[in-house]
Amino acid sequence: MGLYTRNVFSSFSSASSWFELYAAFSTLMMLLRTAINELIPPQVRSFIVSKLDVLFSKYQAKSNITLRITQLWDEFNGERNELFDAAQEYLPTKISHTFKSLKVGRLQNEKHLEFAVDTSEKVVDEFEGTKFTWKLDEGSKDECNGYGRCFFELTFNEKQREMVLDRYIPHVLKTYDTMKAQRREVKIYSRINNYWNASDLSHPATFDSLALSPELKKEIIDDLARFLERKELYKKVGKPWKRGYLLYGPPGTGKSSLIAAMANYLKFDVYDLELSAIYSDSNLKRSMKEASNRSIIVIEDVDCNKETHARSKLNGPSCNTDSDSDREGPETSTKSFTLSGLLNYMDGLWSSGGEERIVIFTTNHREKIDPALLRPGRMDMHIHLSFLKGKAFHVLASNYLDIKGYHPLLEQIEGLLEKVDVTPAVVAEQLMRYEKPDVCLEALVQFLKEMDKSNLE
Ligand SMILES: Nc1ncnc2c1ncn2[C@@H]1O[C@H](COP(=O)(O)OP(=O)(O)OP(=O)(O)O)[C@@H](O)[C@H]1O
Repeated sequence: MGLYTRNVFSSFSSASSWFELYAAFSTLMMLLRTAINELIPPQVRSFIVSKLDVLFSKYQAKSNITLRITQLWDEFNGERNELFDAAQEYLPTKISHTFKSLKVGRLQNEKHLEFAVDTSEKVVDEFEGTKFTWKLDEGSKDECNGYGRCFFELTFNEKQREMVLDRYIPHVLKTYDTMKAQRREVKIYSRINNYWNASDLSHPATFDSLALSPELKKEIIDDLARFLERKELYKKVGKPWKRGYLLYGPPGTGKSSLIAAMANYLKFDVYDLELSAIYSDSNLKRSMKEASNRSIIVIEDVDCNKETHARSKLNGPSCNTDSDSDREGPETSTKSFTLSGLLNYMDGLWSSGGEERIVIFTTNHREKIDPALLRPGRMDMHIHLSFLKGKAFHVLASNYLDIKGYHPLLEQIEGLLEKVDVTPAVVAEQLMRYEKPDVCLEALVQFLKEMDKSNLE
């Protein structure tokens, strides 16, 4: 009993001395905290904390994995990494939760505010109850396609390895695809200083607003719809899922308008590839590869380039732009792409990836294009856009004058259009001359009659 009592007392006395020690420590800590708060300015305090953070994160990082997601998958070929683009669009949607700083602005020709990750601040995303840390960082100039920050680091605990690969990254990509599909504005990309620059495709053309013969319109829409529906068929028969269109016809017959209508219909972005700005095969390959999936690559006035111009017509391209004429001649001929390069990259483009690919060539002179470019398999459908005839005029009357259905002058105008060759662009201009529809149509009748008369003279 005596021993028991002694033990209890001794353990009590040791507990009490522990308690005293704890109380003294707590008091000391409180005094220290007060002293620190009063003596050290907050900026210095947060600096010390951040340094300690870095120090300890080194030990923590042992169980962490960091994935590097670069903007270009292959910087030499310029192949784009879609996961980077996905992160770029996905992360700003976390604005309310984790961002303290975000780049925001409105670009020229765009209607909406744009948000982008631009600082090296960390962003924490939560998925299925797990936290993932993203950081945008700087790479080398080549790696960064000329811009400052060009890769994301995605950090997570190694226990989440499978989840990241099987579910989290697919979730980011899927969210990006949905955002793209929901995005109402179709983008047009132009090549400036060797990089693609995006702006909204503000061209309002749709298939409804196009003045084309109803049969041709239906044929084009059916072809596009069939193409979109046939992914599995293309796969089954081992054909790359692609389509090439050649639009040819005189200036002002609606080639550019048709491209805009196709892009607006498909919700595909447009990449306007100007051949005169391409200085080598590798530059061409890079430009084509950097175009994203589900897009339309457009090469306008394809006959205006000496490489794509038919070899048999040795009088040279019909449309001598400054840049073309600059590049003519043996000295500068090396500073260009080659026709075989263009054919190869087009074929390569077709076979890369499983996504929809559309390439459109336009020309005012189909006969001047190298036939190798036009064979089926490269240009699947040749669409002739021509002068305004018959019922197609009704579309312009509806677009410009709001005349739907019957008007006493329509029949006379249709008759005159059969006799003269006038482009939709010229007629559209006539229809904008007067406010009142009747006055406008009357003036158009006179205009067409004069054209007809001068044709006869
Ligand atoms: N088929 C059409 N339907 C409706 N509008 C048209 C059509 N063709 C031309 N237009 C009108 O004329 C303008 C010029 O047409 P567009 O630029 O599409 O012709 P284009 O054939 O591409 O000419 P170019 O060969 O000179 O580039 C358009 O903005 C549009 O207003």
